[in-house]
This record gives sequence, structure tokens and C-alpha cells, in this order.
Amino acid sequence: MDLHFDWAYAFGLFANGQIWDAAVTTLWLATLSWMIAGVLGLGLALLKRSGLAPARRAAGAYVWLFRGLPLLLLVIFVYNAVPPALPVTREFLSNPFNAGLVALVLSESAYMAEVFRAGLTAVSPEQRDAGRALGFGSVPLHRYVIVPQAFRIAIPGLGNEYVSNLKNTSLVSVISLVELTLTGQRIYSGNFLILETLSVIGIVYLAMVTLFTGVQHVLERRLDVRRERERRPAPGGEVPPQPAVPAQTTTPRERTPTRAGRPMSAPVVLEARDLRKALGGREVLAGVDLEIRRGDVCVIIGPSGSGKSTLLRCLNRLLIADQGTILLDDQPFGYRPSGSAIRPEPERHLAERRRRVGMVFQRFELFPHYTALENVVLAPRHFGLVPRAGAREYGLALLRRVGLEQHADKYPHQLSGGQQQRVAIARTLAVEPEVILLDEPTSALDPELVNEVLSVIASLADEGMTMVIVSHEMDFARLVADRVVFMDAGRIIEDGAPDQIFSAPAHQRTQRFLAAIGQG
Ligand SMILES: Nc1ncnc2c1ncn2[C@@H]1O[C@H](COP(=O)(O)OP(=O)(O)OP(=O)(O)O)[C@@H](O)[C@H]1O
Repeated sequence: MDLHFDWAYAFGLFANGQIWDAAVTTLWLATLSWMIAGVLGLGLALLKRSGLAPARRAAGAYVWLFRGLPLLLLVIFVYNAVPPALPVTREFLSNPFNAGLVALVLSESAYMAEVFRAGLTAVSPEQRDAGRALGFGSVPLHRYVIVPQAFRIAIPGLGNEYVSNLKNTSLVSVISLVELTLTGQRIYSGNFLILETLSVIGIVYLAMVTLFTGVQHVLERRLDVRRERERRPAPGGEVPPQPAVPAQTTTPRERTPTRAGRPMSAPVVLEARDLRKALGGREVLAGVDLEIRRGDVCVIIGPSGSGKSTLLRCLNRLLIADQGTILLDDQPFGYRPSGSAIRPEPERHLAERRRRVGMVFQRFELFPHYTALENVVLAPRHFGLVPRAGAREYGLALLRRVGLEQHADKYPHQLSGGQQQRVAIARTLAVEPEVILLDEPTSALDPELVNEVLSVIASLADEGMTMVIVSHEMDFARLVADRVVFMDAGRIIEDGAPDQIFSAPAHQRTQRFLAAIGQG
């Protein structure tokens, strides 16, 4: 068969105004529906992960229904069946563009919900804990920490959705919306130059997809702080290297073991009573009592799996103990009286008070999409501890305290592990906690970076900061601690001055542990 392609006609079609009008309609319909569906999809994804079972079920039912129904059927239904059933929609839905928009949004939002859900799930639980430890409740936690990270992860999936949505607009031609496909049909039904017309229509679709792909590419690059920064050196990158720790800071090695302990008269600031917690069917905390006095530096040591980290997480209520209570300044912390018993307080009431007990994590958990300075000022800005105009100065002063002022505008990935941990300490200090919990703050660091972090912690101890530190750094514990607490199998076995614990442990289990790690 002789295939004739009328090139002149095909090129001439590019000057056909009908095609460009239809392209604008198609693009507008696809973009508007995709944007509305994006907002709805994010809302649905958040509802699907919410703690409220009815909200979860409703969102799940929505996704099940609108992902399951063919779009063509939805378009016809919205245009023909909804207006008679709901007269108030008659005027709006009598316009094929509006009816198509509604159908596309219904269908597309169900898909987008799953794309966003994948992004939300990919944000690590440790990032959530870091936000919660700063005192963020659910809304600020999602706004500052989770959604921005989830959005970055979801971009490729959202881009795919845009492209499939753009092509799906052709189905709206079934209710006579004059979009690209219908325009093509109308043109070739008059002259039968099907191949030429469809080729031009196809090229216009491809041009639109190419345009969008370019926009997506630019957006991805903009939001990828790693890429952005590789091309553009961060401010502060060219300054001469500065000392790892502030000049006034003492290094642990230089300190003399004169930290004689706080007077026993200092008020108790944080207290755990009979804490019990089971995890994975095993009793991890088996009745822990601990008193922390204002200004105490309490170092918790013990074998792996003895429950040290679990105890810390229970102390600031990132983890809810099964039994027992926590008192902060003699007031129940995260518990409230309920009849004769006291019960855990709901997260929404507890969130903001949690910042009074700050936490530094083993793996730093800086927010990767913010600079060091932004990490530090995020929470104080949110809680109104510092005015907008003074926020930068406030953050810089804190970074200066940990020796990192000149790295303020770098992103976490541009800092060494030790520097990241020092920023994390500054971030914790920024919300003015009464007590700081440090969970193995140096165990994720290369040996040569350990000292710079320990030095910062030592300087905080000198300033009188109350700290509870889980550490495997025994030399550091000897020098910086007022008290050393030895834990084993979910219990506190021994609690005393560093000299006593390290030189004359009273309990055989402590002796065995110290001997095993070469400290006996
Ligand atoms: N989410 C969890 N589910 C089940 N078991 C858990 C969970 N978290 C911790 N555990 C277990 O609880 C025990 C105590 O863990 P924890 O992290 O508190 O110990 P640790 O003394 O801090 O240990 P390490 O020094 O190795 O960090 C371990 O046996 C651990 O496997």
C-alpha cells in the first residue's frame, strides 16, 4: 500500500489556531487538576497516617474508590449523573471543562495520595523524634520536618502523575470538551488526513511533556541541597579553618577531675520512679528509679542492650513507659491524674513541654534540608523565643558556642560528623532546655572527631548545664561526670561518684563489666 504523507499540510497545521487553543485548554486542565489533586492527595496521605482511625478509614475508602473507577466512567458520571442528583452543582458542572476538572481531580488525588504516602513513609522515624524532641507537635513537625522531606522524595512520582494526567485529559473529549484529541478528530473528519493530523497532535503533546519535564528537572535541582551546593560553594567554605572547639572550651584531656559533684541540696529537676518498659515482648526497663539534680552531669554506662537508650527516650517521653512516672520540677511530666491513678498525657498536650528536656541523638539527626543556622533557629523561631529580626544573631551566638559560627550557612552534608553533632547540640540549646539527654553522642563518629564533641559537652558541664549522658567513653565519664550510673538488664545496679564506680565498684556485675572493657 502506498503511504502518502502530506508534509505541507502537516506543517501548515502548526499555524492552525484551533490546535493551539485546544493545547492551552489541555494544559490548563491538566495543570489545574494536578495542582488541586496534589493538595488533596497530600491531605489524604496525611489522613491515612493519622492516629484517628475514622480519618484513616475515610481516606482509605476514598483512595480505594477513585483509584478503582475508570476515569472515563467518572467523567461521564460527573457530567451526566451528578447535576440531576445535586441541583446545586448543575450550573458549574454543565460546563465540560469544570466536569472534566472534577473527574480528573477525584481520580488523580487518589493516585497522588499514594505517591505522597510513599514519601511520608520514607522520612525516618529518627527525624520525627528529633522534631518531637524540640517540642514540635504534629502540625509544626509535619510543616518543618516531614512534609518538606517527603515532598522532595515524591517529586519523581508527582512528575509521572502530571504526565499521565496530561494524557488523561483526552478522555474528557467524551463530554465534548474541545481539548487536543477532539480538535484533531474534528479536523481529520473533514479532510481524512488522519496520519498528518494525529502526528501534529502527538508532537504538541510531546512538546507539553518536554516543557513539564524541564520544569520538573529545575525544581528537583533547586530542592536538592546536595546538588545545588556542589555547584555553588557554601558561604563560609572559603574561610580559613577554625579551631574545632571554642577557645574558652576545656578539652576533656585537660580537665582535672575536680568536678566534685553538685551539692546534694540542689533541687531535683528530673525524676523517674519505677519505670518499666517492655519492647518486643522483653522487659527492657525493669523498674528504674533515677533522680537528676539541677546541674548534675550524670553518665549512664552499661552493656549493650541493658536499656540505657530506652531509659533516655522514656525520660523525655519520646517513648511512653508501660509503668512508672516522670517528674519534671516535681510536676508529672507527660502524665496527669485520672481518678486515683495517673495516666500518660496525650501527645498534643505534651509536645511543647517536651522541649524542656532536650535530646541529642547518636546519629545527630540534623534536618538535611536546612542549613546549620536554620536547624538551630527553627524551633526558637517557631516558639517565639526570639524575634525574626534577631534570629540570625541568636543562632550565630549558639553556633559560636560550639565553635561553628563560620559554618552557619552550610548544609548538614557539608559538615563532618563531629561538626554535625556540635550543630545538633546548639540546636538543642536553642530552646533553652532545663535538662539535656545525650544518647551516645560520639559513638557514630570517627575516633579523631570524638574529642571535639566531648569538649563541647565538657564546656556545657562547666557552665552548669544539667545533662544525662549515655556513653561508652569511660575516660570522659571519669572526668566530666558528677555521677556514674551503671545499668544492666533494665535495672540500675549502681549509682555513685565516678571515682567510686571506676575504682571501687560495689557490685560484682559492675566489676565484671569494667573488667571486660579494660577499666577494672
Ligand atoms: N523498638 C524495639 N522493639 C523491640 N526491641 C527493642 C526495641 N528497641 C530496643 N529494643 C531492645 O531493647 C533492649 C534495650 O535497648 P537499648 O537500645 O535501650 O539498649 P542500650 O543499653 O542503649 O544498648 P546499646 O548500648 O547497644 O545502644 C535491646 O535488647 C534492644 O534490642
